[in-house]
This record gives sequence, C-alpha cells and structure tokens, in this order.
Amino acid sequence: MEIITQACSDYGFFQVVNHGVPLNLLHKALELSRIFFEYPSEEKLKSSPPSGAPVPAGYRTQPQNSPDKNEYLLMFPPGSSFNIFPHNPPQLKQTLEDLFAQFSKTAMLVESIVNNCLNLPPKFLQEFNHDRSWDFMVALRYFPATDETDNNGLTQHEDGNCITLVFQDEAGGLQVRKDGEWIPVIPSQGTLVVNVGDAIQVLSNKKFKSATHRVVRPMGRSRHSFVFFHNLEGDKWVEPLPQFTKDVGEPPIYRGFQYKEYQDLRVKNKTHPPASPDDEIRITHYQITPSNSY
Ligand SMILES: O=C(O)CCC(=O)C(=O)O
Ligand SMILES: [Fe+2]
Repeated sequence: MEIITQACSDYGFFQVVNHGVPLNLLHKALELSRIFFEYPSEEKLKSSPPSGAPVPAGYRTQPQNSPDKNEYLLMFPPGSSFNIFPHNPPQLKQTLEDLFAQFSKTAMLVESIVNNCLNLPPKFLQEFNHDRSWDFMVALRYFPATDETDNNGLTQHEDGNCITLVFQDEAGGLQVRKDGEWIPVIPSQGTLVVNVGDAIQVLSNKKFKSATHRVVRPMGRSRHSFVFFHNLEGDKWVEPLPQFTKDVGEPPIYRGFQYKEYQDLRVKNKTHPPASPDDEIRITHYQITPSNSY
C-alpha cells in the first residue's frame, strides 16, 4: 500500500504482476486481435458502428486528419446492446468477453486498494462507483511508424475515468510524463500497467494524480494493446471529497460536475477537434482559479 500510495501521488502510474488476469488469455486475445487487424479494410468495416450510433462500440479507425495513427475495436460489458463484434476470427468475441470480465475483476481489486491508500472508509469507492455498465475496453492496433518525425500513435492526454488497465505488447511505446520528461513504460511479460484517471484525481483533490501519457509508434512494426477503462456512471456528481478539503483545511481545487457532462465534452474533443489541441477540454476546465491570481 505504501508503494502504491507513493506511485499514485508521484506518477499516477504503476505496474502490477500476479494481477489475476490469466496470461494465456492475454496472449490468446493478442493473437486474435492481430489476426483481426490484419484483415482487409472491407472485412473490418463490417463491424463498424452505424452512423449516428450513440456510443462508439465496434471497429473504427481514426479520421485521416487525426494525429492519432491507430485503429481499434471498442466494447462495453459483455451483453451490452451497443456491442458490435466481428464474426472473424470466430473465437475473438468470446475471448474479448472473457478478457473484459477478468480486467473488470482486477480493476475492482485495484480500486479497493486505491480506496484504502486514500484512507477512505471501507468500500467507499466501490459503493460510490457501483454501476459497471459504463466500463469499456478497447483493443488497439497502432500502425508502424515509417518516419521518426511522425511517430505519434496517440496524442498526449489524461484519462477521464477512475482507473485504467493497459496491456501492451512487446513493441512498447507507452510513455508517461513526469516533471516535464517522457518516461517510457518498458513492456514486460504478463505485466499490467495501471493508471489513475481524472475522476480519482478530482475526488482526492489531486492527492492522486491523473498523469499525462501518450503512445509513440515503433518503426517498422505494428503495436497492439488492450486498454480497460473502469469508469463511472454518468449521473454521478464528481467533486473533491470533504476528507481532502474541509476536513483537512484545504480549498477544493475543482468545482463539482456531473460525470456525463465531462465525458461528453471529451468525446466532442475527438469528434469535433478544436483548431488547436490546447483548446481541448481537459480536467482543468473544472479547476477553480485561486482568488489571489486575479
Ligand atoms: O495503447 C495504450 O498503450 C494506451 C492507450 C491510452 O492511453 C488510452 O486509450 O487512453
Ligand atoms: Fe490513456
């Protein structure tokens, strides 16, 4: 707990082994996902969401003008009516559903550890965040970089949700920003990367950090990953908890907001990108400006 507390306070990232997700399942999912992404476009597009779909489940590739050079398959919990799965390879659907269930268990365990690291009442986060229907998982393929000056795979960002789990293949490429430097997350067999998202950062009044991270594409090879977002129900009101504000005499760093509002603004960043990436909505949108800065 001490190590995790320190990692969440200093980096907002840590890695776990013995996390309970079977390694053979991770490797099987990786192999099937590689097969899927190798298919020609017209095959993959059979699993793309209908235009005007309320949520982006299924296969998508980034718009041509996006700086993000990847394609992905997104799913909500197994059984969700939004899900669209490819028929091929035949085992892909079941394998992704199994992986989702395993990631979900691990994420809940991590959440309970984070709860205790924050000294919150037992099961506080579990009860606050009891609705699992907003969780989602993405299988990603990043295209090989051919030119070192354009190796962006996923632009720097922070995750908006509570807790994210990442499994990256041996190509690596995930990088975390700390004190102005990019730290590569070295891939390691069977290891999962955990990161804290904005919702936890706000609830803890920035005791735990939602770190900026990005993906750079390796030269000459594709890079695959699975990312599981342990999310929050859209109706939840998110604001710094009294334990980190009035109980300890600290001013709240953020004003409260309905989680769905923030999530919708973030989706809009992607669907209607502002002219400058600096104008994307991030958690700073809800930051309270200290009165002494006027
Ligand atoms: O693909 C990865 O390793 C990380 C992706 C990521 O940061 C995200 O989807 O939010
Ligand atoms: Fe991320």
